[in-house]
Amino acid sequence: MGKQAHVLVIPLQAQGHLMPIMKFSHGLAKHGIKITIVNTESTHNQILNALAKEDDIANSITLVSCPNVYDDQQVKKLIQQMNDDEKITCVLVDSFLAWNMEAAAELGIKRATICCLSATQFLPIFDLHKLIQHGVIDNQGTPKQKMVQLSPTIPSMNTSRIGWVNHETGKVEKYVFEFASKINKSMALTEWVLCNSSYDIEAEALKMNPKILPIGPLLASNQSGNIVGNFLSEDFSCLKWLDEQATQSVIYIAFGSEAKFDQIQFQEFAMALELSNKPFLWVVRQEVASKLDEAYLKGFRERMATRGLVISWAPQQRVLEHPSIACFFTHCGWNSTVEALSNGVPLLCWPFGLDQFYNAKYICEALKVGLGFNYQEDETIASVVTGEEIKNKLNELLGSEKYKANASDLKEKLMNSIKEGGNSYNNFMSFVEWVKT
Ligand SMILES: O=c1ccn([C@@H]2O[C@H](COP(=O)(O)OP(=O)(O)O[C@H]3O[C@H](CO)[C@@H](O)[C@H](O)[C@H]3O)[C@@H](O)[C@H]2O)c(=O)[nH]1
Repeated sequence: MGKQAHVLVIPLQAQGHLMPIMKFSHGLAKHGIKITIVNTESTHNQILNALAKEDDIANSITLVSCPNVYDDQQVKKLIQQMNDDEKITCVLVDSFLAWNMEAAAELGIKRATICCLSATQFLPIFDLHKLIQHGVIDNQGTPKQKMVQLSPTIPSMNTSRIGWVNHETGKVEKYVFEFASKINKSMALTEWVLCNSSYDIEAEALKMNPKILPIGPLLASNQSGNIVGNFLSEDFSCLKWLDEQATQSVIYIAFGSEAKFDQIQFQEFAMALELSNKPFLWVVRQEVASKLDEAYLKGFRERMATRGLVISWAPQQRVLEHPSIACFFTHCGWNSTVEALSNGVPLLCWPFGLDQFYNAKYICEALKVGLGFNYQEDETIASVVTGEEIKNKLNELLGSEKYKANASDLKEKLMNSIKEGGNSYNNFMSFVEWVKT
């Protein structure tokens, strides 16, 4: 018998990366693969602090820390040291830290990457040379066309939204372009590019670069008893509250781990929920609440006490799979998007940056499972979306059967793709076999 496979996992230090990579790691661990996840010290401590008391870390997963995972010399030292101590058989890195594969390559260790964005959004980085060849950008990253249509069947992309372009000035952020070029170059070192997606969501993009293999939707195996990389403690009391609500009645509203909005927008969100006349569950992170208006929030909470719940961090996946959820008012971070799609929940889209504008467009135009505001044309959002506008969109979304029906169809396909014999399942199992040999 050969030695047990041992994967060293290196995630980007952000909530939207750590969570899917943790979920994936749990999946590998279930197949008898030993996992060591390395985080920067501060992240490591944050995850441990956020764990509920009864949680424990799955036996086959070890969390370790190093002073800074963005420092490639430190990571190199760690890989060398760990390899000497307990033999690493594979290094799995977040594609946004792809250059760490160099150290693994030097030591003859197998390499794989996992992408936490959609495949469509990762393509411009992965296929950088094609964008240059086709005159979409020059070799310094400057857009030469306003829109790019990656394929005739998917929505066009505004080039000012490509990661390295500052969408306000339209100028290239030189260091971000260098970062993208560095990732692009390092992709030659990987044998696998895994992605939290599915052929049912992104058939076209995945066809355009068959090296990207979908293994999604990634689901948290079991929130209590399995760490999924939360930075904040989840408020499980909301599940009991959801149990008391009517089926498909509740608006769930949450904007991920990074959204910042001003006090005016915040009050418009509150106004929308007040006007909607429907039960709601709203996540307002403590950091956001304290910067905005705690007194206003307190008053709002009291006024809405019989109809709505405001919490500071939800067990989101369990919320989205709860039968009382009617729709998800979201910023369209890729994880939130995939989690909603895997639960058949229609979306109201309020993107604020990064990949979210294109995700929103994709949700509305390609998948037809949601509605958005007036950002569709140039992929920028109008200054403030008012409570009245939001209420009207919520009514439109919930008043039409088609969004729910499309979302339910997609959910069924996604569940089939991760069942034995499904496409994502097969990709995952091929990866497991490769890791073990
Ligand atoms: O109350 C909450 C709110 C969120 N989440 C989880 O937090 C994650 C949030 O991820 P995501 O929806 O992707 O949002 P961000 O945290 O904003 O993620 C960043 O990273 C993503 C992946 O690169 C990008 O798609 C986003 O635009 C970027 O903002 C998801 O798994 C949620 O289930 C909770 O567990 N509880």
